[in-house]
Amino acid sequence: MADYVLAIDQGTTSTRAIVFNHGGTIVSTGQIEHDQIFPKAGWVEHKPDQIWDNTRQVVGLALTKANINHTDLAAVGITNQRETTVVWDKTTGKPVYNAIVWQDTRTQAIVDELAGSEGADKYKAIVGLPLATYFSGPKVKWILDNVEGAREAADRGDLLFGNTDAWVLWNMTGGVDGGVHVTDVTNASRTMLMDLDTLSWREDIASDMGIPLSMLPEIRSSSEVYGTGRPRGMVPGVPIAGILGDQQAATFGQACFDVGTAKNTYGTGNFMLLNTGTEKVPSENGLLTTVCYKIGDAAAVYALEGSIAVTGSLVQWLRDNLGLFADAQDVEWFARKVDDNGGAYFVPAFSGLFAPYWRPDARGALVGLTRYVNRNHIARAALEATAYQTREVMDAMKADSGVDLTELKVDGGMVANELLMQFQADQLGVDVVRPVVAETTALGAAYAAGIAVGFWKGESDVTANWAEDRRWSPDMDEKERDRLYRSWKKAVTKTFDWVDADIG
Ligand SMILES: Nc1ncnc2c1ncn2[C@@H]1O[C@H](COP(=O)(O)OP(=O)(O)O)[C@@H](O)[C@H]1O
Ligand SMILES: O=P(O)(O)OC[C@H](O)CO
Repeated sequence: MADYVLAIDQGTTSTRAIVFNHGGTIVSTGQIEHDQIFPKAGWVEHKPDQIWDNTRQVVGLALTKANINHTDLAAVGITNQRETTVVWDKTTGKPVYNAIVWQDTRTQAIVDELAGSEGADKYKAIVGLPLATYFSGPKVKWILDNVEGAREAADRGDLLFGNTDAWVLWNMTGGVDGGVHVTDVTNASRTMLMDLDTLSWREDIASDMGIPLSMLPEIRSSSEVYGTGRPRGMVPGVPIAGILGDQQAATFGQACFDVGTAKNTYGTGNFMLLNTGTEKVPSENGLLTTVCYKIGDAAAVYALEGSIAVTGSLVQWLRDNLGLFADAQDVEWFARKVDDNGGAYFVPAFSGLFAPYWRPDARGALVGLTRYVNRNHIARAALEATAYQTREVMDAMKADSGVDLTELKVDGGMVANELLMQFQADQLGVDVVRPVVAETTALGAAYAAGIAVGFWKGESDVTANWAEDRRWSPDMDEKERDRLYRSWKKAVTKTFDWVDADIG
């Protein structure tokens, strides 16, 4: 009897496999981190083979820990870091280059050239996204332009492109022996190559980027059977039945099914998604229009998204590059030693600024420094940066959608930080709510897969299983709240115009 669903969460820093039971509760977890490769300033890569190896290992770990085997699984769901680009040769199964990660800014020149005189919003009405280094299309073009022999191989029809969902799925379903080359609408909506209305590839945009259509995976819904695990793999014969980009998966796992509901995930970066229903809402305020999910044959549901590149990774940077503390969670201990930021503001524009600014010319800045400021203030300023950036995104959501959120559901690694969560509620002026199952990303992918095979009935089961763990309510004087935010806004302006086009 298949009593469980397995989710694979292929994230930016690690790959996790989580076994869920019918109540949506975690039964077991396997997790392995992978290498972060920084070959040059602004470049970020992963090794696709390592990601695939880790995927197999974490699936084995999770099944062993749960003391079950593949016959106990009703389905497998996949969720993934979005935009990160893998190009591989279907005849050998080998990647032609490392995966170019979503944070990587090497494609700025390609993006500028594509924008030409029409500017960054050239394709926005069609794909919902501004031209930026963040998205996959320009990354594919970079690989074809720069890896020896890649363009010829692509023209021969030997190369395949995918985000890490498609890479994992292709390998799981057989690889060179008939692997399925498929992605879902949510991942496809992050490439700059998919038409948001027709949910199909745009030949003209692919052609502008010099990308042969033969490289692109077939676009399918987020919840249907794409294939089954290959015969001698970890999950032989088990239907692989759900794919969602990780932020969309978290939105699904947080049961944000009603128009006007939203979640914010605090991981490497922060991503707030607001469900806008079956109508796509264009953004005038620096947000992305994206697909939220599509369940089988039902109409696609859209979202507005505020993507912030650097939040938890700033904590990692304080840990790894400055050696301020040994463990990410220690940031709270230091930040609690002071009552405020001491006048210091840290704008982590390490990859330029994403939402709502989209300023590739910005670089990080720590401003407001005096002799008074010590490392506790800097730890605090780093946490506050996450909260201010989130407020900027929420303000943009309201301006674009008219939705005045009354509370915000949160998840991700940073929501363990209680100081941050309280400060977030103070800055937003609304309650911040954390669910019992904080692994909402994996949970969302599990639900998508389980719904496809009838393990769960549908969205009503997801809503019934969702439960609140903790709530933080605003507790800051309005004047103080606004004074801090005004200073933040001023700090942001100090990061602009740093990168000159000629010196990079
Ligand atoms: N207690 C904490 N306080 C602040 N940041 C934290 C804490 N614990 C983890 N983080 C940060 O959260 C991030 C990990 O969150 P996670 O959701 O696992 O990320 P991802 O899915 O992007 O890999 C790391 O960047 C880490 O620095
Ligand atoms: O893997 P995460 O949680 O850092 O999420 C990355 C996002 O999908 C990038 O768009």
